[in-house]
Amino acid sequence: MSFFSVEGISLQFGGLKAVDNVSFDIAQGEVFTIIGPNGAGKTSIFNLISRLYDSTSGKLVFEGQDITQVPAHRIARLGIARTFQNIELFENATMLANLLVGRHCHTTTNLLSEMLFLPGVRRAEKAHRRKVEEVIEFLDLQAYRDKVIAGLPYGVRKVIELARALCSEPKLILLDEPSSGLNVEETDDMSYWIRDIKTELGITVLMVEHDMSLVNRVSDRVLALNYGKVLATGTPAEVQAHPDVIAAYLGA
Ligand SMILES: Nc1ncnc2c1ncn2[C@@H]1O[C@H](COP(=O)(O)OP(=O)(O)OP(=O)(O)O)[C@@H](O)[C@H]1O
Repeated sequence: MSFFSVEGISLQFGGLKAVDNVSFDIAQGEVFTIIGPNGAGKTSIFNLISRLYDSTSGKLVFEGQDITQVPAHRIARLGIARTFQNIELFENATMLANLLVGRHCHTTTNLLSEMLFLPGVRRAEKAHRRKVEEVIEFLDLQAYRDKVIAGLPYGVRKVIELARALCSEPKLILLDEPSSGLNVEETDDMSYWIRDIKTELGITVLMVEHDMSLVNRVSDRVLALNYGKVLATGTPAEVQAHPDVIAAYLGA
């Protein structure tokens, strides 16, 4: 059984096939990266996996479970988290509040017990706080705990979004262009975080990325996409040497 498999998924917007019969498998513990020119369908694949979109056809299987019809709000509970190309945080809340939102999928208490602040609620809150503090330490975010997101630099907000995804304790994390908007030094830091997520936390990473130096540094395997179709899958070197990939990037 593979850890995660995408079996012939397609997505159509009117007459446009944004994703066209795409298949791939991801092994547990690898960093798997989707590359491709603008408009190739990369984000659409992420939106299909996180169930923001329904596929026109095909199947998604996560740890042996068919998740093709699982509603978006249950995906995080299964152990799949994601970040967005354009950071999506609560701008007027503190980092800590944003990270606690990342624990939402683990909330098992009900409204009444929360209103009465029963012992179970207090225990759960402590456990959430402990997990959040672990992530803060892991990503070295201590300085920003009580800072409001809106006042923080873009590069820091990008790491906080990663932190929020980690707070849900995912088995699979989807990173949509983790380097976009970052400078060279911040991109270097991001590559270390991604490697640590894999090696220290044992979390499988599925990533969309344009920066080929980051792709080469962190990816075990790469899939190249163009016009919604798979051009090649393999090691970063194999994929970049593939004639169809070279042609797609040169616009031939
Ligand atoms: N909501 C939508 N409605 C109609 N067309 C869409 C929609 N979202 C994406 N598309 C189209 O689907 C195709 C794939 O888009 P997608 O955003 O998945 O590509 P991408 O590879 O992520 O691009 P980029 O690298 O620019 O982010 C594009 O032609 C895009 O214009």
